[in-house]
Amino acid sequence: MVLKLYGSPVASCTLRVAVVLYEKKIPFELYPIDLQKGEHKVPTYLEKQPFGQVPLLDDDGFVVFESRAICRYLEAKYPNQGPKLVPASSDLKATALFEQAASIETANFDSFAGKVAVEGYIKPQFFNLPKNQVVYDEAAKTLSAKLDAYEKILSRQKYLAGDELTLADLYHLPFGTNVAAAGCDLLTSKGPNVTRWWKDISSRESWTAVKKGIPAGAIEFD
Ligand SMILES: N[C@@H](CCC(=O)N[C@@H](CS)C(=O)NCC(=O)O)C(=O)O
Repeated sequence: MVLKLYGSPVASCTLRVAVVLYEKKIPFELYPIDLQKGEHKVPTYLEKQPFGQVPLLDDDGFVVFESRAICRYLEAKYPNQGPKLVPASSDLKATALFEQAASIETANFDSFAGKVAVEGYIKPQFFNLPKNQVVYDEAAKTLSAKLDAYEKILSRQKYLAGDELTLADLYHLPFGTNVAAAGCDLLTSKGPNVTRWWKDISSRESWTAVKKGIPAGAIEFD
């Protein structure tokens, strides 16, 4: 049975999972959850996702939520399909550097890029709410300092965990794209290595397809 991805076609966390499905060409169907209508807070959904958030993956009755956990599940279930996005667990050092990169994204990028994206793009664009300039400026300032460290790391290696693309790089795509939509150009102005890395990952075929919109119905890949 084709994987069921419950989520919003415009929500960052849903798109984080979608890009991995496209990258690895794993057939799936998006079951849209309308956040503006509160479909993520109805009892039947809360039964599966007690926090009332998207996305959620249903694999023939097995349910897992949290976007990064879903991505790890997909890589573990389909290790030989498409690019390998997590190092082999037998490679202790590569695994440690992957875990480091994954933590860098959650600790040093996600919340700051998320605040910039929410204030500068998501609130005005989708909820008709004004941008809180103070929150936006503070988050952009912190993000800028964090990206100085990214610049150092990426001056020594191609991707965040080493010279191979991993899930840790792909995790940045939704908020990174929304940061630009929020009028913040840090990912292309901070330094040559951040710019090179960002252009590389954000121009991947998978992300280009996801940004165009996820079609209704089951999605099969050639
Ligand atoms: N850590 C979670 C965050 C999920 C999340 O915040 N989802 C948002 C959409 S991007 C949501 O459902 N927001 C509605 C809410 O929290 O009520 C993940 O990565 O899946």
